[in-house]
Amino acid sequence: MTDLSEKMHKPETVCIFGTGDFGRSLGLRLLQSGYNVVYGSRGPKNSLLLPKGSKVMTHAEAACEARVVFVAVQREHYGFLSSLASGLEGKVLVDVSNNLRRGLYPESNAEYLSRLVPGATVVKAFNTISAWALQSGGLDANRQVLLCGDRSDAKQQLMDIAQSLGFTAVDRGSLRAAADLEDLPLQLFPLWRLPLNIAICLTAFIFFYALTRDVIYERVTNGKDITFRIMVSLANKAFPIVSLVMLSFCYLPGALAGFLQLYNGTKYRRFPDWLDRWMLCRKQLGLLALAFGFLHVLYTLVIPIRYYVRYRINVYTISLVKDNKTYEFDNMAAWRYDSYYSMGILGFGLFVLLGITSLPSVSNSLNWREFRFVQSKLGYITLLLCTVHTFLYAYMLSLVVPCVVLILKLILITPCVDSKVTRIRQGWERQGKTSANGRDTKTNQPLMA
Ligand SMILES: NC(=O)C1=CN([C@@H]2O[C@H](COP(=O)(O)OP(=O)(O)OC[C@H]3O[C@@H](n4cnc5c(N)ncnc54)[C@H](OP(=O)(O)O)[C@@H]3O)[C@@H](O)[C@H]2O)C=CC1
Ligand SMILES: [Cu+2]
Repeated sequence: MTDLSEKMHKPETVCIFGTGDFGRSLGLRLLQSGYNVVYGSRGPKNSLLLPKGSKVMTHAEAACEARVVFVAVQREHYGFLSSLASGLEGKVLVDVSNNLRRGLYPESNAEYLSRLVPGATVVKAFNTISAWALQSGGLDANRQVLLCGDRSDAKQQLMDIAQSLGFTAVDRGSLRAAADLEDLPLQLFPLWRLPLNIAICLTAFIFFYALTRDVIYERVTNGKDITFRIMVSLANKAFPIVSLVMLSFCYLPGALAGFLQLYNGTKYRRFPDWLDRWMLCRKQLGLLALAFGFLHVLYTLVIPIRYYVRYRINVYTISLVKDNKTYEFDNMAAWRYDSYYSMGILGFGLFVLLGITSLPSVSNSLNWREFRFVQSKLGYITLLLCTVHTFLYAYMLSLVVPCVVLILKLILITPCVDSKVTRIRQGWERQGKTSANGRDTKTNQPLMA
């Protein structure tokens, strides 16, 4: 009881070394959350920019005031801390620093700090939160504070502080994990890089293929200039093909992994690294495929209002009138066109559904079986519908792009492998190699999805 009332009446004091951007934002947030803040600075007289209510003193004086000391100073300037080592004995030192590049130093900043001040307990935290996010309240920014350290009581203290500042604290293990935490702010969409490269290369390849085949060939053989087709026609040729190939790439690694398991006769062996990496970016491949599919839909919708298309229709109609001819209705053509559009619409509809279920808020509300059903069964149906749509188009224009053949092959093998793997797994389960809930009986690890 006395402990509680003491806590309520006497706010905890937190010390911050460094009065730069980060130190000031953190201090302000701490003050707003009811903490006392003291700054340790090289120039304690200069307190104009500091948040109201905080105190500023020399490093040694400030360290005596609090049990938790945030080191909001760049790593290159950590040197002065070794002279304060005795004053920092038994304190919790919080390393918030980041580096400009990866691999700049042999050890992480937090481990270096721990070596400089061996008597203190170092916790790595808050480095993934920007000064701006601290000031803007964190509500619209990343609300997770990742932390790591060797002592759980020190980590608990930091978790309490993070929580009272309105963040969710996530424990990432011992101080050895500090290097990983320091790498996080330096990453630039790591899971998007491979899918984006694939998308760019494929688009470029298909675009130049179509350019040569349609525009350049026409120019060379008939001397006709149809370069205006680059803007809509060629783009609308490249986008659907890229979308479909990317969607196939999204399902192909699952099939390859299945093959590999069948080949090895066991699922205890690790997949090769490239397959692992490929499997990890399946969601990004699928989302990019959806984006290209969406572009294809937009480009298709503008076809009737294009100048070129209206011109062609007018010329044709006038020529019919001039020659006194009628335009016969072709029942077969009507069937073909309507089937082509309907397959496309259904495929795209399912594709959007797949995209929606990959949103974390939606996928969290599905159980594992429901998610798998949507992502694998509906995924295959989407792939099939879109491929039939492409084939109808190719058939109508007597144009069979090599990629389309590749896609069909992928579609055919993927469900076959999937069902075969499922049957073999059921066999393994019957023999007691795996448990009925889809986990290894030995390791209790989930099976590959
Ligand atoms: N800014 C941000 O958004 C984020 C920053 N960080 C980390 O926080 C730390 C501070 O960043 P930031 O505030 O932006 O940097 P600033 O350059 O704005 O501030 C650094 C502060 O360190 C102190 N300092 C500078 N040189 C020395 C020295 N030779 N000896 C002792 N103290 C020194 C100074 O305080 P004084 O004059 O009072 O001594 C200075 O204000 C960095 O390690 C950074 O990686 C982490 C996440 C986000
Ligand atoms: Cu289409």
